[in-house]
Amino acid sequence: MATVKAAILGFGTVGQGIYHIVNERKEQLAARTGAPIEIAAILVRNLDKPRPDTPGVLVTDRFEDIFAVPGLEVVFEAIVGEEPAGTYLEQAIKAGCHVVTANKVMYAKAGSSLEALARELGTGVGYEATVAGGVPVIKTIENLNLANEVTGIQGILNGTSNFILTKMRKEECTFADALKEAQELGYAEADPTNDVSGFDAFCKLMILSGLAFGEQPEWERVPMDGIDNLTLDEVVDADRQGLRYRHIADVRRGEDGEIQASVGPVLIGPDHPLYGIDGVDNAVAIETAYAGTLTAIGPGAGMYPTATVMVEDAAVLLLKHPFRKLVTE
Ligand SMILES: NC(=O)C1=CN([C@@H]2O[C@H](COP(=O)(O)OP(=O)(O)OC[C@H]3O[C@@H](n4cnc5c(N)ncnc54)[C@H](OP(=O)(O)O)[C@@H]3O)[C@@H](O)[C@H]2O)C=CC1
Ligand SMILES: N[C@@H](CC=O)C(=O)O
Repeated sequence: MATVKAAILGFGTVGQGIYHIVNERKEQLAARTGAPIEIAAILVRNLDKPRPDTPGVLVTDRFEDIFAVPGLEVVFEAIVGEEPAGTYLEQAIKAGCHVVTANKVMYAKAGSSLEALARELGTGVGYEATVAGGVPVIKTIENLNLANEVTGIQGILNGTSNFILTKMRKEECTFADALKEAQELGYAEADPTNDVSGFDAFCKLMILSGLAFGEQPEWERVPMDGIDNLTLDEVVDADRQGLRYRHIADVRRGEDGEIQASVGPVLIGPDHPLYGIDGVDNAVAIETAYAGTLTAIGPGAGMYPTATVMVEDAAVLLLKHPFRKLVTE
């Protein structure tokens, strides 16, 4: 049977989720897109790490091996950091592949050039998973900007920070214990600095700004703070007064036409729309010209919520672009 050949770059929390969903949903994907997707190759950094079995799949630590797969059509990217991820995706697009990524640190910087390259070469880029995990905020904003207009976005964009703040408030758990649990659950990055310093939410906000307003503010001018300076006493005291700390990212075009953005913890009361968002959930409130404020809420991190939107992205790209490389064995 003819199949769409795909590769996964990175086989940690997200990469493994993609592998499971593509296999568990093989028939459904084939029925919807016209051909089954087959994971043909997986790129990792350390071949000696114990991993789940992936029978018949090439597992390699050499990026060149990925392109040796005949008829490779989709590259899922779930590795960490700006490079080599950006270069890998550029090469994948140049090789005629659709690319789907969850890597917001890379995409906040390289997204617009990757999209331009893909447009020029007739392939597609999917990046729903770069912002708010399983919450379909990218598709929503893309659609809204066709006829409506997004005027502002405010949200909780880091699942780990929200999870930690919730555990501190509800269980009087220490920051360190809550972070450890977020790592065990696959929410936090392997190096959680970006989660707790605010940089992860910042990168997501920059991606949203580019999508909603066609530009990002100058990065150095955006005030950015994380939850790493909040103490357990501050969180618990606030709760006793009926207030909650939320890590909030906000972007909008100011009256002077400039993009205004900020990222940091904010103390809010029960009348604030983000007051009730607990645990690993993210919430994105999108202010629009014609439909008021639309708020999407759901899991902002984790294996399956993230992987499922990546597989959806791939299916959408395969539907949009006629199959060019179906491989029959
Ligand atoms: N976890 C989550 O909930 C979410 C994560 N993301 C993003 O998805 C990406 C993956 O996250 P996650 O799965 O949690 O991360 P993990 O740390 O669990 O996995 C990362 C994987 O990438 C591999 N890797 C890292 N660097 C390289 C490299 N240079 N070459 C080849 N392989 C490499 C690692 O290999 P090895 O195993 O050999 O070390 C590992 O398999 C990140 O960009 C993250 O920000 C986005 C949304 C949610
Ligand atoms: N570490 C991130 C994962 C998803 O982007 C988070 O906690 O939000």
